[in-house]
Amino acid sequence: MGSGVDKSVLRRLPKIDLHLHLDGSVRPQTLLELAEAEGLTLPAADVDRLLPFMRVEGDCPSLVDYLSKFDLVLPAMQTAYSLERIAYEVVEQAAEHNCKYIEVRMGARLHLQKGLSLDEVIESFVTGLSRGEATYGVKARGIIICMRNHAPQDNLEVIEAAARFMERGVVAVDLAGPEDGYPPELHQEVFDLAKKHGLPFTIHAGEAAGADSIYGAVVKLGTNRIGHGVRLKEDRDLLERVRAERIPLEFCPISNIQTKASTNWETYPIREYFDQGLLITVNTDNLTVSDTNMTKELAVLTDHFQFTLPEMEQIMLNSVEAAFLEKEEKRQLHEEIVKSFAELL
Ligand SMILES: O=c1[nH]cnc2c1ncn2[C@H]1C[C@H](O)[C@@H](CO)O1
Ligand SMILES: [Zn+2]
Repeated sequence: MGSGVDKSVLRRLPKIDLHLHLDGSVRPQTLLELAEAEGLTLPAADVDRLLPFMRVEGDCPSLVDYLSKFDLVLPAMQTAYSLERIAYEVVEQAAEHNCKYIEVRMGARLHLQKGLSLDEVIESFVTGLSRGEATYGVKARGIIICMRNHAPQDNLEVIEAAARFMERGVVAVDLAGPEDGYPPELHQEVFDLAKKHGLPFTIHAGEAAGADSIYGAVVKLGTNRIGHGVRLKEDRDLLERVRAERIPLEFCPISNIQTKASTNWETYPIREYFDQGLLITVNTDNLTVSDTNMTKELAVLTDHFQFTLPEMEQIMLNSVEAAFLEKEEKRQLHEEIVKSFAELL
C-alpha cells in the first residue's frame, strides 16, 4: 500500500542526509582493495561473498549486534589514504541519489590504531569530503563522534581536535555507540566543552534505550539535535518540549527497524510524529551496514506511511532547518530544494 508516488521520481528528488556514518558506508570493493594493499585478512575475497559480513542480513537482535558489523572495516580505516578515499566515496554515493547536502560523521578515536594523530585523522576525513564536494557538487560537511563507551577524558580530546577544524569542514560533534548502560550524562563535561567552543552537537538517543536517554540528551546536555529519538513518545512531556523547541529528530527508518528501535513498521512512529509537528528528518545512518540509500529511505515513507511528494518536500525542508550550516547557506539550500521539487511536481 503506497501513496501512488512513482518510484523513478523518488531517485530524482533533491535530498539531504544529515545522519551518515563513514565507517558504516564503506564500499565492499574499496574494502577489498584496501585490505589487499595493506595485507589485511578478510573473510571473503570477492564482493558478493564479502557483503554478508559487512551488512546486517534481515533484522539484528539488538543495536549491539548491529554495531559488531563495524569491526570488519575499522582495521582498513587507519591510514590517511583510506580515510580520505572512503570520505570521498561517501560523497560519490550520495551524488548517485541526488543528495544536495550531506553531513558525514566519524569516530575520530577509532582510527588511531596505526599511529595517526587525531588531527591527521580529521584532516584526511575533511579532505576527502571537500574533494568529493568539488567533484560531485554535493555540499559535504563533517561531524566528529565521541563514543559513549570511551572515557570522558578521551572524548574531551576529541572535542578539542574537532574545534581545531571548525573552519575546515567540521560543523558539529556527536555521541554514538552502545546506548544501553551509557547514559549521555556520563559525558556532560565533554559537551559543555563543545558548547564553550561554539560547536553544536547531536546525540544518539532513544534508539536502544528509552526516553530517559533522550531526557539526558535534551534536558541535561542541551543537545541541538537528536540522533534517532524513536522512543520519544514514551515521555509525553518531553515530546511536547522537543516539539515546542523545534529540536530536530534524525530518523533513519531502515536502520531503526534493523536495530529494533521499533519492532516493525506498524509501531514505527514517523507518521505520528510528523503529523504532530515534530521536526522529523529522514536519513540513512549506514549505507553499507544497513544496505540503504536515500532513495530507499524515501520509498519506505511512501510504501509504509503514505507520504506524498509535498510531505517529502517538507521533510527535506526540515533537514535544511536542522542542518549545521550558516543562515545564508541554509537559505540557498532551501531555495534549491523548493525549486527542484517545483520542477518535478
Ligand atoms: O545507529 C547507530 N547507533 C549508535 N552507534 C552507531 C550507529 N551506527 C554506527 N554507530 C557507531 C559504530 C561506529 O563504529 C561509530 C562511528 O561511526 O558509531
Ligand atoms: Zn547513527
